[in-house]
Amino acid sequence: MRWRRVVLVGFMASGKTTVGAALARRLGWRLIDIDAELVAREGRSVQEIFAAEGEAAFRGLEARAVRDALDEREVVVVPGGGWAAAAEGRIHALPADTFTVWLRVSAEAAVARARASSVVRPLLAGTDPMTTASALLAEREPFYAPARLHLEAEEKSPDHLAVNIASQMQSSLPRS
Ligand SMILES: Nc1ncnc2c1ncn2[C@@H]1O[C@H](COP(=O)(O)OP(=O)(O)OP(=O)(O)O)[C@@H](O)[C@H]1O
Ligand SMILES: O=C(O)C1=C[C@@H](O)[C@@H](O)[C@H](O)C1
Ligand SMILES: [Mg+2]
Repeated sequence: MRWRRVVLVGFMASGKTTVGAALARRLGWRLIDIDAELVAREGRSVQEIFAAEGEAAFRGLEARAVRDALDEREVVVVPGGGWAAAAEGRIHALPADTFTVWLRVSAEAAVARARASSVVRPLLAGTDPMTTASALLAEREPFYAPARLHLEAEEKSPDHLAVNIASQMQSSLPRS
């Protein structure tokens, strides 16, 4: 396998953290979940960082943590859902030996999953999460689209998605 790392992108609650963990187990690679990394570095939750510092500051911390993660090999890197869309060309700028995956979900599924999960997503915490999610998803999709592999992530289990990703990695090579 010539791929050195994987980056999973997709909307909030598309399953990046869950699928990333399953994929890391399958590959025997390390998971670097950037939200978890920021919580560990900052000693407070994503919600608290957003509340105290604002979104722009959060994006700065996030960008730095992703840059650090990209120095590693044999890692599954899971940025938060906003990383790919926070600046132009983020996926294009990744090292060529990075396998990129977009986990696709509808706004409806994202909101339902976010509602059912215990993690607070500050951008969906308002009074009308469905309207917010629809607008944000439409805005972000063009940023996720340069990912090499697009997977529908609503119907299949995290393990099934991880098997699919690992198999596509086995059967392809980075451009040299
Ligand atoms: N393929 C799946 N099928 C059903 N439920 C899933 C699937 N993937 C993830 N989930 C569930 O959806 C919720 C959100 O998943 P997860 O936290 O992995 O999303 P995320 O993309 O990392 O979100 P964020 O960008 O906000 O960190 C969790 O409760 C998880 O168990
Ligand atoms: O999509 C987003 O903008 C976010 C996703 C989460 O992973 C967190 O990084 C935070 O809630 C913001
Ligand atoms: Mg996550």
